[in-house]
Amino acid sequence: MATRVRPGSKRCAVIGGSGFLGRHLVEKLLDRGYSVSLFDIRQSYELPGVTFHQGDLCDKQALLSALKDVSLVFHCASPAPSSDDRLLFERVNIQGTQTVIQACLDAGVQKLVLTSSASVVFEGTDVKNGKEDLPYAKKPIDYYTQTKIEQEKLVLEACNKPKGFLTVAIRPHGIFGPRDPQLVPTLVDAARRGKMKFIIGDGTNLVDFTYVENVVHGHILAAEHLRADSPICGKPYHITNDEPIRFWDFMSEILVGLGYAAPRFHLPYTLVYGLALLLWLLTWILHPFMSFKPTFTPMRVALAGTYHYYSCERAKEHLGYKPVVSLKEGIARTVASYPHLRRGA
Ligand SMILES: NC(=O)C1=CN([C@@H]2O[C@H](COP(=O)(O)OP(=O)(O)OC[C@H]3O[C@@H](n4cnc5c(N)ncnc54)[C@H](OP(=O)(O)O)[C@@H]3O)[C@@H](O)[C@H]2O)C=CC1
Ligand SMILES: CC(C)=CCC[C@@H](C)[C@H]1CC[C@H]2C3=C(CC[C@]12C)[C@@]1(C)CCC(=O)C[C@@H]1CC3
Repeated sequence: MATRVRPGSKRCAVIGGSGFLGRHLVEKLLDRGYSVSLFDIRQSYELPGVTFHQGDLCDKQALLSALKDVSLVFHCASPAPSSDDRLLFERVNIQGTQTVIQACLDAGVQKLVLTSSASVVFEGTDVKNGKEDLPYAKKPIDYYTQTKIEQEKLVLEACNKPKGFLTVAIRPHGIFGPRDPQLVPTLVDAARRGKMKFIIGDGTNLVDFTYVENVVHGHILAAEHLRADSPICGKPYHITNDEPIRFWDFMSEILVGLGYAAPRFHLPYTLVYGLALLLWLLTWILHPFMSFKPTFTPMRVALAGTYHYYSCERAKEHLGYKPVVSLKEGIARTVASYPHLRRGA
């Protein structure tokens, strides 16, 4: 039987703490007086107040040493969506999350905050002001999303007040900010290869992009509101910037900020989606002989050509959430943080 860690203890663990979101979360937790046990498959930095544990989250023994004396766990580890590796997603996001839950129960952890994704309800067609009561996608757009759905269900169903184990899921969308290895680098790489001249569709589709510090703020609010008498136990919460923007305006602001031209010419959505599907099929057929990663995957085209923005009213009401950094400021800070990706650098 696990010994319960003293409630209110300011020692927490961040699984996936070496990653983009994880590191921003760790830094904010330290600012707020927490000490952090960081668990990740790789180490990317060192900080006073952080104890690093290297391991795979599918390994319960390795997790248990990181969860010693910890009352609160943030789980924000996942393979990158671009890996498109079904077996890896299933192993880490599904079986690995079961292992995380079991390790938390064995170690006497009281609160588990999962980083889920608003994409768990996205099927490649428009979502406008989507609320948390939308059903999970029946046809998720990729393996990443499919396993994020299973992962969220596992964590929310594990919430057990009599056992003193409380869980909550944060669903961010389109996280961006300094040190993001995905959005800005992919965009700049495409621009440098002359692939960012075109707007997919009519360019009016609104989307959420969420500055990383707002996502961190949502996670910490959720952790601090997670008590047996609170309505948030076992529930998911959208966390966004609450400022939907046209997908192509956002991309253009980043590109122009870094010295590249904004996309100008329009291409029909269905044509580009069809071509992306064909290319995906070709790479799948040819993958035993050659490895090739297309920039315009069906998932990216669907995200670039449809509406997908979400209501964060529930987070405002239950968590007192309000974005702490505006979209304009978030874009300016992000652009300033990538001097090495500027045109000509
Ligand atoms: N970025 C976004 O726009 C969004 C992200 N999310 C979610 O937010 C979370 C964080 O994403 P983000 O910071 O962008 O991702 P990152 O890839 O930057 O961070 C994830 C971290 O988890 C590590 N990791 C992967 N597999 C394992 C494993 N088996 N055991 C231990 N650690 C592992 C990664 O290591 P390595 O790099 O070596 O794989 C990495 O350090 C994820 O759960 C993601 O699904 C949700 C919505 C939007
Ligand atoms: C069309 C094109 C080449 C755009 C370049 C930017 C893209 C790499 C990003 C635009 C929207 C982003 C996004 C994610 C990853 C990066 C983008 C596709 C996620 C899939 C990351 C993980 C999630 O949970 C959902 C995100 C939605 C938005």
